[in-house]
Amino acid sequence: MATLTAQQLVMDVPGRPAGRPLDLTIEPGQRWGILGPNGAGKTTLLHTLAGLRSPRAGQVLLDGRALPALSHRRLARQRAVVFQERQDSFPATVMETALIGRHPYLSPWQWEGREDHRRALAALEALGLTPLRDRLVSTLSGGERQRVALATALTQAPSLWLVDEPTNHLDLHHQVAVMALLAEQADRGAAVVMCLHDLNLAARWCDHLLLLYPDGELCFGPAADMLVPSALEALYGQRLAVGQVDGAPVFVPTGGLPANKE
Ligand SMILES: Nc1ncnc2c1ncn2[C@@H]1O[C@H](COP(=O)(O)OP(=O)(O)OP(=O)(O)O)[C@@H](O)[C@H]1O
Repeated sequence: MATLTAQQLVMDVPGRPAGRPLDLTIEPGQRWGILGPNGAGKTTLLHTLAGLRSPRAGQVLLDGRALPALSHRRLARQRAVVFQERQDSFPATVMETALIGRHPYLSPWQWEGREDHRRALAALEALGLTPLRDRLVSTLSGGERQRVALATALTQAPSLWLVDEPTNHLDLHHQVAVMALLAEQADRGAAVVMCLHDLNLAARWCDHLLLLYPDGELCFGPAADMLVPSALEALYGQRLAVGQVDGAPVFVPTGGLPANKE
């Protein structure tokens, strides 16, 4: 279990004045979505929450302790970060890559054991990657690589998931499968935070949302309170038609500008 807290946090977006300080607690079992237009700072916020970027002010705490005070090993076990872009710096198979998720649990020079392999294989199976286990990652398609990154995080068994656009490159079937997998992780007690561009996935799969505006303004809360069409239209500068499918709101962009821009 992990609780992530942002205290008076001001992220450092280069060349931009400081936005409103963020005071936020992400509890075990919650599924948070970060929404906003391109360049609003979603990735910067996610990386700041992960401890990969220093904030301009304030701090981030994991279970009450400031991130810089935690050991690298503890952080590497507890929190997984799935990046939007990735580079393969050395040739590795899908299985070898998934096993990297076990490295925080091994001592230096220790080989992965039977249990590590079992976990990696289970993660590959969960992401539909078993047939690709011996392929070099560099030969995979964009969607396959995205699933390998998620499988590596799953192998890590983190209590905190920080995922940048989890459905990037994925077809509709795999989008739903990945969102269901993240929801299952939350049901098991993990805290999940994801940057999303797809409002409909956010509406269906997130229980909390943070809306990030390009000027650094933000608002957050339970998803039902945030999915207000006028607020979302202002966020994206885009007129939206709203419907309802299976009890979840559905947003469709229409041609027009939002009402406040006409
Ligand atoms: N190293 C950097 N140097 C200069 N500007 C940067 C740097 N990193 C990020 N930025 C700028 O900070 C702003 C926020 O970037 P960020 O990647 O957090 O946005 P985002 O909301 O995740 O965008 P997208 O939806 O396009 O992924 C952008 O305007 C970006 O160009």
